[in-house]
Amino acid sequence: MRLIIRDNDEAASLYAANYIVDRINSFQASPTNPFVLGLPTGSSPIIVYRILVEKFRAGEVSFQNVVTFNMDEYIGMPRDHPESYHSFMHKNFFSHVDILPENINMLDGNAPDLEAHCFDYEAKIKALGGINLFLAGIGEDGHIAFNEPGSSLASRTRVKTLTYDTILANSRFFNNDVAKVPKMALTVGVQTILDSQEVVALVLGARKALALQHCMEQGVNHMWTLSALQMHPYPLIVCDEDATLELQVKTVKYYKSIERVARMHGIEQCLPLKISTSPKLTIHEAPPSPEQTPIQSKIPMASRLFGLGPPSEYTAESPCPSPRFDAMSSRISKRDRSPNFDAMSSRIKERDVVTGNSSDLDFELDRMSDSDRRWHPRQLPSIAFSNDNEVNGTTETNGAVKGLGGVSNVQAL
Ligand SMILES: N[C@@H]1[C@@H](O)[C@H](O)[C@@H](COP(=O)(O)O)O[C@@H]1O
Repeated sequence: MRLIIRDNDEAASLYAANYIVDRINSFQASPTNPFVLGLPTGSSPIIVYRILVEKFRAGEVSFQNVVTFNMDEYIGMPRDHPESYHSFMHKNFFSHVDILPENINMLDGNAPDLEAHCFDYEAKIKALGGINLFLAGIGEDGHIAFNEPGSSLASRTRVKTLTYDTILANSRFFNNDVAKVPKMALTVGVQTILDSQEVVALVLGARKALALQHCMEQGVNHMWTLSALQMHPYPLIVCDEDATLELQVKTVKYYKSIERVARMHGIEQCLPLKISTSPKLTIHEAPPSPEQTPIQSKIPMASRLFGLGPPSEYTAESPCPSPRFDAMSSRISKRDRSPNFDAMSSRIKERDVVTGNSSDLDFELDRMSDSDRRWHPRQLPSIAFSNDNEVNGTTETNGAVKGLGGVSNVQAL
């Protein structure tokens, strides 16, 4: 999970807008290979839309080869109602840019057969090769699109009854009259969002702080559907300071520090090239059988889209790598370090981290006495050189921790 924190909503929205423009431009979309963009409504994305319109007017981006799919729409509300999501999108975005009307896809809450309509929506996304980037909005209770607490994390586009919390929250758009707020909506599912190549969620304001905390610091939970982003290979949350109010200080510091380091290395926003620039990948698969409709598909679309299988098969480099050596060695307290530890640390830094040359480290390790060897950073692969996933893997498989004998602070990992 990447978390970008900015001082206020304007700065966070600017980041998200630049990110989207960057993606569209690097994709080099064409009429036959459009960039497919998922879009939200609500108050949060308004500044992003304003900036996108400004950038379009400044000639920095075109939406001519962009196809959009909106997340949700109320059921039973006239399309031209000022609070319909159709009206919202046209007022804030579509009518100000060069998007082709036939490239705009919005759920129709007045469709004669809502279920069939939802089915067709999914099919259309699929026919286009999937969504390249889904800009998502969330509710105060952590819902993403209208996937209310308790929604299936494998859900797809469907009819959804709104919770009282959401109705209450949205009553601000209806003169604070709860009775006027529609009670049902159409929404893309959690799985529809997870199937996108990239998800960027905008989380603004103190009233979203608890939702952000559940998403970032707690487990995947259908009661906070935003947390399903933990299962996506490339989730990005862009928030303002106010939204971080419930996060631990160390979480905020950690995410700020990795952004700083990534920038230092010139790899800000770095995604595997294949994801950030590639034309759409063809989905090779047999037509769905009657038991396996696109909506009930057993294989997550993300895997089929990328043709890559589990996320571990992506480029090993993290989008925001942390300085692994420093980060991990700092976990060994000074008291427990060998007298040689600091000297070896700086040598390793020079040779291994900077030059990437590791052969002489192995040679050095061979020559060391048993007592010194256990302090050699090469002998601590799970501590000094690994990211957190590798820590779990290597400690169990190569016996590195066993080799540390009685080192008392290993459990700090
Ligand atoms: N269904 C919409 C969501 O798609 C949106 O993300 C959310 C947040 O709205 P706001 O940004 O106004 O808080 O509102 C509604 O619930």
